[in-house]
Amino acid sequence: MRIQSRHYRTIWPHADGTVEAIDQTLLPHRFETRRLAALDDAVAAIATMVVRGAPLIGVTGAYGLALAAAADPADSAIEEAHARLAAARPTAVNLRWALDRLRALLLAAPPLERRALAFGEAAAIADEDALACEAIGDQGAALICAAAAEHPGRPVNILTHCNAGWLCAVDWGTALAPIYKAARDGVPLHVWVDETRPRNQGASLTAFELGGEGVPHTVIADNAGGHLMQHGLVDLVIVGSDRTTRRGDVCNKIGTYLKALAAHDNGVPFYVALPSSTIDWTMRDGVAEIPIEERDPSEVTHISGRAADGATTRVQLTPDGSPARNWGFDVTPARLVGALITERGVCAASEAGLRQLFPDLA
Ligand SMILES: CSC[C@H]1O[C@H](OP(=O)(O)O)[C@H](O)[C@@H]1O
Repeated sequence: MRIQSRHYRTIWPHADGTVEAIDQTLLPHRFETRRLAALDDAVAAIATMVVRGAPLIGVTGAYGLALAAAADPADSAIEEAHARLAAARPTAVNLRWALDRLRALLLAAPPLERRALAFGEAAAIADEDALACEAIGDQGAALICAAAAEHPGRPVNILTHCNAGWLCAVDWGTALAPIYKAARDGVPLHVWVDETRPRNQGASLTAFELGGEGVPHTVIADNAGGHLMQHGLVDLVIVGSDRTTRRGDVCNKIGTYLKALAAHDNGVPFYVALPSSTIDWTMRDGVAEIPIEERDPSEVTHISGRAADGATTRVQLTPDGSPARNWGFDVTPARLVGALITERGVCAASEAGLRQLFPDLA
């Protein structure tokens, strides 16, 4: 997608064997990139959320394993790198999915061929992700067009949570891809952007993306969505997913479940957009089975932003000594999900719905 008229992906390899990625911890106030030259760099980039979003951490994990294989192609080094990368963030299944795919390929090949194979496969995963997200955009844009037809004469109001735009993937994104496609097709729309405490991916990243693409949007406090729905100001909700179980339970950024409850209570369609790499076919009950990442409490007790002098400043919100907890994700049960938007089509959030679209993967 575009930044100052130039097309960027979120991550790309260089001929010198390093990988470059947009540093998302600095957005929206500074656009900088970071070089990943070794396994340690990739692990740190994922853990500290320099790169984030389920599809993107999968691709970064794949490049991380490639960097490890370049340094040492032995089986033991690949296994160790796989374990370290997989542990960097536990909830989004794309990370393990990509790592498992690469490990299987590499361990079946002679060590001398592993470096080239690994970079090739990581690039293939990146390209597949960009294509899948663009297809999600086409599938989901049809839903937005349908909503526009129901409300002629005014923009379609869409609420989204966190950042499931092109920054969460390689390009296009998941939940925002249908919005970009519909906007480019001339559908009048407006996006309510949940700020998404505690890391504020909505206020910082989604607003940055939508502004860059010229999509009308308004940032709202996380707790405003229910109020807006009660007053008819939300036509549909689209969010992303970090792991979707085979029966359609959806794990996404903390706070998503509350939006789904409010949407259900107000008859607002609640859609989840995801590539098939986000489906965990081994799990059924998301609440019982999905590991929920708990991050450092300082992300709750402190907040960063741009001060009047332009410098990035971090301030404390809570009283000294108040304990805090920081769960990163929650699970929305399938019964609250109106439909899943995937690269192969839109389906019910159910095992039957997913199996029908993905008989080869189920
Ligand atoms: C499709 S993943 C986008 C997704 O990423 C978020 O998590 P994080 O910023 O912590 O990586 C969140 O769950 C979003 O919906």
